[in-house]
Amino acid sequence: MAFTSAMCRLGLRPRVLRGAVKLQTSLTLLGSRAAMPVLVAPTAFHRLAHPEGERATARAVAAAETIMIVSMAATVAIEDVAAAAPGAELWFQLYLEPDLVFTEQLVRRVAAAGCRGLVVTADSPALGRRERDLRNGFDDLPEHLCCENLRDRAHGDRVRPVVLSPELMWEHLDRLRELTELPIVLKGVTHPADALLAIEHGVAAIMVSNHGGRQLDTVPATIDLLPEIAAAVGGRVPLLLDGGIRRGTDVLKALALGAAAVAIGRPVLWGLAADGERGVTSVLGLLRAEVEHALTLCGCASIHDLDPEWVRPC
Ligand SMILES: Cc1cc2nc3c(=O)[nH]c(=O)nc-3n(C[C@H](O)[C@H](O)[C@H](O)COP(=O)(O)O)c2cc1C
Ligand SMILES: CC(C)CC(=O)C(=O)O
Repeated sequence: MAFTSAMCRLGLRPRVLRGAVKLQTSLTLLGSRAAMPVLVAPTAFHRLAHPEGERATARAVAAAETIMIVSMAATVAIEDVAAAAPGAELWFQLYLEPDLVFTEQLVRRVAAAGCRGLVVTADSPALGRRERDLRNGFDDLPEHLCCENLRDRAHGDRVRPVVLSPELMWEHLDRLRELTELPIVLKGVTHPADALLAIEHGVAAIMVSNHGGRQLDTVPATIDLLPEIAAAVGGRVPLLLDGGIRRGTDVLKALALGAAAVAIGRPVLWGLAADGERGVTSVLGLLRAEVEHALTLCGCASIHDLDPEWVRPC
């Protein structure tokens, strides 16, 4: 896959004799603390992977002391996710609807449930053409599951469809900002000009993401796009990155090239499908151990000290 091979084309260049003993891996993002710079990216339909679904993921995230970005298309309601994992740092991912009426209702609901950030996914003016889904006949959820956050309380709890609209513009983001005090992360940025517009429109952070390659075919790997975006943003807002993070060394490369933290999508689903909460705990624990080990071998005591000097093409 392009994004994982892009990671392999980069190497880490260690420094020596630096007494890097006491490791610092924690950070605070938009007021939420994470014990490691690895967040859980929003992925839909966790109950397809395990009956406990997003509840299990959230418990593992709480134990790992990181941040879970709950998908708007979750199969457990946000209130139930929060109740299942007290103490979990939850952010909520949104697809904006052009008239923002349902969006406003949902934003109030997720704020009341305790979510501390909104992640607006901007890379989906339409659904990508997912040929595997077509081949496998995956076009709907089984009858016992639905997108629980899409129940429309104003209309008898009818479950709305996910609306992906090409009508959306920067003005919609401005209107969302007027609706809520919650910090907004813009997800799906791949162009430095859009990163600059996002800052002008008041986002609190930017997520460099190509949706794990599920939207437009041939979008370059995010790790290759990051340096140019980091240069344009110049530290004005934190950058997050997702796509192809599979190892602790991948995390270090992204941080060295300008990300404050990364997020993982598929690895969480693999852990969840294999063994529910324990599986996600294993995935997060492995990555944490690998980040610490890679920092030690790099002679770098703190994630905050990483810079492009640590990375070389190989
Ligand atoms: C099965 C699946 C479902 C996803 N669902 C969503 C979603 O509901 N909202 C969203 O913004 N991104 C969604 N994504 C994209 C992820 O947030 C993330 O950008 C991507 O998975 C990162 O790449 P990785 O899987 O290589 O870590 C989904 C990805 C996958 C694989
Ligand atoms: C319901 C989908 C639009 C969720 C999504 O973003 C995805 O499957 O990538």
